[in-house]
Amino acid sequence: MLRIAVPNKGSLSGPASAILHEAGYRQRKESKELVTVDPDNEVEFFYLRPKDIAIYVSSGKLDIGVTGEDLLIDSGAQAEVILPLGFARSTFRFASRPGAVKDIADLAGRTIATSYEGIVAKYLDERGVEASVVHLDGAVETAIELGVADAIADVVETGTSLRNAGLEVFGEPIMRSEACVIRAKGNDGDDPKVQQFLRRLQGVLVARTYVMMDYDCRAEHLEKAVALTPGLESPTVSPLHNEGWVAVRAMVPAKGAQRIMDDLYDLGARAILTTAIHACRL
Ligand SMILES: Nc1ncnc2c1ncn2[C@@H]1O[C@H](COP(=O)(O)OP(=O)(O)OP(=O)(O)O)[C@@H](O)[C@H]1O
Ligand SMILES: O=P(O)(O)OC[C@H]1O[C@H](OP(=O)(O)OP(=O)(O)O)[C@H](O)[C@@H]1O
Ligand SMILES: [Mg+2]
Repeated sequence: MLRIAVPNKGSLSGPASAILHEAGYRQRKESKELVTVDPDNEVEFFYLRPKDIAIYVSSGKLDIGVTGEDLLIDSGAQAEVILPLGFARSTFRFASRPGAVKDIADLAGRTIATSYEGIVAKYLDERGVEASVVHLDGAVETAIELGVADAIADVVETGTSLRNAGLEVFGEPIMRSEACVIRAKGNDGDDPKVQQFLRRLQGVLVARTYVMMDYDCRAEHLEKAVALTPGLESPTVSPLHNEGWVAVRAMVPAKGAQRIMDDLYDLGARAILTTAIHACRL
């Protein structure tokens, strides 16, 4: 049975369970459940604190886990990313009162509050900056106002939390992060059960980012139309009953689909349809 770690709380928890559910796996029914068995798929899910997942996975007790890249790096655990999942995208940045700290070198002798002291200590060490790092479990933005720290290092997505606290980022982003599937380092990567799990998740990611597009166009416009909708391998082209017309079918990125439909229409294509893809194996 494949043993998989899933975040039990916080920003990662909902989207992680949602993608697993979409991939056909049974997920827990209520948030207090710590373990769920999916006998049909021979998988056991362990709902763990997001910060602990890399530790469990690196120990080899669990085969794989869903976590954030920043949490993986922060833990220092011997585990690696095997599939980025495209949600919980964030940057990790230093911030302070406007102008109070101008760059990283300015942090020497100061105090930095963070929930990710593993990332911060490594970053400062690599740059030879000696500063004190104070661990806080969350809401670190408030640490400056309350005089606990001169600067903070925290997850930034929209920047709203920083703005609300009257803080500004300084220096380059320390790292970028998104949710990912991880496994212990040194694994050969050939486990067929893990490969099947990854294919299922990849199928969901593709289904989320692509739509199926169908349209009819005159045969003489086909090459231009196909350039707009090249598909993954190559589009399917079938003859229509009306001579000189063809039907075309191709997957296109969902994001640009409306623009492609406009361009196809301008080329003379008609009956242009897009439909959602629910699941796929590439
Ligand atoms: N606002 C956000 N936008 C995008 N990703 C975020 C956001 N906040 C946290 N994350 C990501 O979620 C992961 C942190 O999850 P975790 O559950 O530990 O924190 P949390 O969502 O802040 O919950 P908690 O309330 O327990 O602190 C990290 O990978 C982080 O980059
Ligand atoms: O840039 P933003 O869009 O504002 O998002 C970033 C904020 O979201 C997270 O906080 P969360 O709400 O999880 O609270 P926490 O600080 O207690 O973890 C993170 O720690 C930041 O504070
Ligand atoms: Mg948080």
